[in-house]
Amino acid sequence: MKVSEVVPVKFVGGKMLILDQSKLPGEEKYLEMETKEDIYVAIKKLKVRGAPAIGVAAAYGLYVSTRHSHAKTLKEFRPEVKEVADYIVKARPTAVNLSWALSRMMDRLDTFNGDVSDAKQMLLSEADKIRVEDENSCHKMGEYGLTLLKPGMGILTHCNAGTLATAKYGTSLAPIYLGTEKNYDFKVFADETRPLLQGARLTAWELTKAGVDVTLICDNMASIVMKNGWIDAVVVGCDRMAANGDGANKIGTSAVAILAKEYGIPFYMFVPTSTIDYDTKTGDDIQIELRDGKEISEMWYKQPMAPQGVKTYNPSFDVTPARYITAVITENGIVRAPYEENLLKLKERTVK
Ligand SMILES: CSC[C@H]1O[C@H](OP(=O)(O)O)[C@H](O)[C@@H]1O
Repeated sequence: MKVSEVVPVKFVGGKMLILDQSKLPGEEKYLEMETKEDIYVAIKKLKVRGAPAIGVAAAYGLYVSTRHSHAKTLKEFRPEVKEVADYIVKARPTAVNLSWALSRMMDRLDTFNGDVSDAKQMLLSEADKIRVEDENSCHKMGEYGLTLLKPGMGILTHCNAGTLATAKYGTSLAPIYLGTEKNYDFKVFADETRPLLQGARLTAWELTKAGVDVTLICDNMASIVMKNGWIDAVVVGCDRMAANGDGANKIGTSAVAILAKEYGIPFYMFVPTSTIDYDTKTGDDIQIELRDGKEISEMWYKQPMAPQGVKTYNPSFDVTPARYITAVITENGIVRAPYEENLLKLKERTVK
């Protein structure tokens, strides 16, 4: 199965299915989502992860969790759906797509006229729209991103912003897929991305399946591969971009950005417009998810790799200040500094 057909969320035969990414690369298994608890746990435990994919999953999840409601009127149905949305949104705080997708679904329901069964159908079609729009925006980001890359380039990635993090194609991996279709022969170096190893388990898996030349490295090797001259560009995703261009992404991204600046290597952040949060002024205002320290001290190794009960600190994201970002690639074009001004121009240009 080509990786581009391995999508993280799908709705087929009346069922919502997610690819359980916590089991990759060892097992490719789809799980059916039926209740709000199923969705919450799947997002919380990163069975489905990546900002856009989380938004798509939340949208379909809102539909499947409420489609069996016995509400007779919209007046009864709306609060039931709101209660589910308010529950699912608490699964993870940093990726703005989760609240963005749920707010969009609720806005459609609040202004909807019709009977309850029509409203349920509308929720499903809105979730389909969110998925298709994300797939199209990823492809456009791939096209814009490819204008910044050249055949044979060495590219460093951090975490996973590929097909598995979106409806399809990915954000920062999209230009790698589109370039590979044109025989660009990229040499990708994928940071393993501790502690949950999205780079090792997901990016290396996706790119290998797509026939891309990928070398897996530990996060602490990013400097030496840059020093060796093997990296011509860094491409990363984003979970929430503040109005000033500060971007929150997987923990360790800011360190890679600082290294890239030091080595004079362009650092490209791929940001769907659904991930730009104009209501958050700077990166300092972005809530960083703190996760269970056992992800650091007890996962992955067959033997104890840390003293039992050792104190841990496990922020799941960090913020890259705008000054370290060479360009922001969106589905509506490439944005460069000054970001506050140019992100606003992007918004004005693309408000539907
Ligand atoms: C295209 S957004 C991908 C983004 O999400 C990842 O975080 P997580 O795996 O915890 O959901 C990481 O920050 C990626 O860059």
